[in-house]
Amino acid sequence: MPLTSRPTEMTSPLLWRDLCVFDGHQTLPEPMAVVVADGRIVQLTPMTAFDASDLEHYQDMGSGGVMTPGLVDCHTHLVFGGSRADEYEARLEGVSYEEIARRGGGILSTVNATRSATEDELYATAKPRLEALIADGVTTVEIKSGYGLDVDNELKMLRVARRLGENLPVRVMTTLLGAHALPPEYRDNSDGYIDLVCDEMIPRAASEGLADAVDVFCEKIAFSVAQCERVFRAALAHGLPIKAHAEQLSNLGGTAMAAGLGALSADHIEYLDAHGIDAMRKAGSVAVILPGAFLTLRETQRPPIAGLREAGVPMAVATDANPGSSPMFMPTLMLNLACTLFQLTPREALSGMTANAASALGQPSLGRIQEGAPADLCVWDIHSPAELAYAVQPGRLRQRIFHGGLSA
Ligand SMILES: N=CN[C@@H](CCC(=O)O)C(=O)O
Ligand SMILES: [Zn+2]
Repeated sequence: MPLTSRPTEMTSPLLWRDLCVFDGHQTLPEPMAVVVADGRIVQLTPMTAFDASDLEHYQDMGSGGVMTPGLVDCHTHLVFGGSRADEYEARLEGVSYEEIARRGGGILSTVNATRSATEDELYATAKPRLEALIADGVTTVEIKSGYGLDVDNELKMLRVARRLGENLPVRVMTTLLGAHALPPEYRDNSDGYIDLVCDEMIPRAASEGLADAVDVFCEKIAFSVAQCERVFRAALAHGLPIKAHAEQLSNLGGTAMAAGLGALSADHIEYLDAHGIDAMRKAGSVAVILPGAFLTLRETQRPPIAGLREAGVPMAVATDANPGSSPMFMPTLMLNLACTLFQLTPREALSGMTANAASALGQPSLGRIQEGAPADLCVWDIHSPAELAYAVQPGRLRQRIFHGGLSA
């Protein structure tokens, strides 16, 4: 599928007819016409009420198929050096993810490879990963740092992420994840490393405009609730929204703390309890479900989907694309896994990769098909939106519209 680096220039409005439209929350009850102009959706009209002669001139983009918002992958670690295939093999032989981390492997092995890579090398290896997401319908992607773990290397990762967004037809939101793991230089001084994150990394990332949000890994093998709270307070003081990797491997209470500070999202949350769910509900935080990591780590504890649903906590679904716990670069596969492994409905899964994922990034105008919204759209060769989650089948993306222009 050819990709242009910039959306195709279009002067006349673009018209699609007879579409089944999933608007980010639900499938609209009747076939629709959609008109896009100047990068926005300007008309969303039932076919029964649509009259093309009202348009002075337009470009006919075809009819039939399913239109969804462009997919939003709200949790990735796409920029990294090296590979962790050896660790994958060790895990298959019975060594746990935590044990590998304690031995200095896992995230820290990617840190070594990322630190020794140049910006150009990181860009060159991340680009095909991002192109794979784009080819599967992604129009907005979040990319975290977290494999640099010192000021220069964390900022290097964020610069690579920004450059990807400048050169490829996709919106990139960047997240500083300095508090991802304890780097070897701070082995006996975890609080000292948190000082570095709060006093140097966050101020630099904020003043250089490199981060759109700040994330932490709140876990026994990473940082405590108190340490993560310090990071969040520093982020908020610099005007950056916050999100957390929390309750992935144990129930430490990081989600409730993050929600109490107004976190956009808490991610993973396999071990989330009723108190954490209630905190998310009160804060309006999004629960980001990451079935790729659950599958790859062969976890057994599932996120509390029924409790989240009952509480009305919005759920998002993302790839968590990374070299260790989720080497997966196919968003539509995650729709399937969210349903098959966690019993989300296909509608919930698709909302989770459109409207709710955009909310998890603090971008509520994205991931929705409504008049006035940015025209980031996908047209799929399928009969119903549920088919996107039902079948794991590349090649169904007929058209991908980024910022109002055809780019796939
Ligand atoms: N949980 C922590 N961080 C990443 C894993 C990163 C890695 O293993 O390299 C995640 O989202 O799964
Ligand atoms: Zn992650």
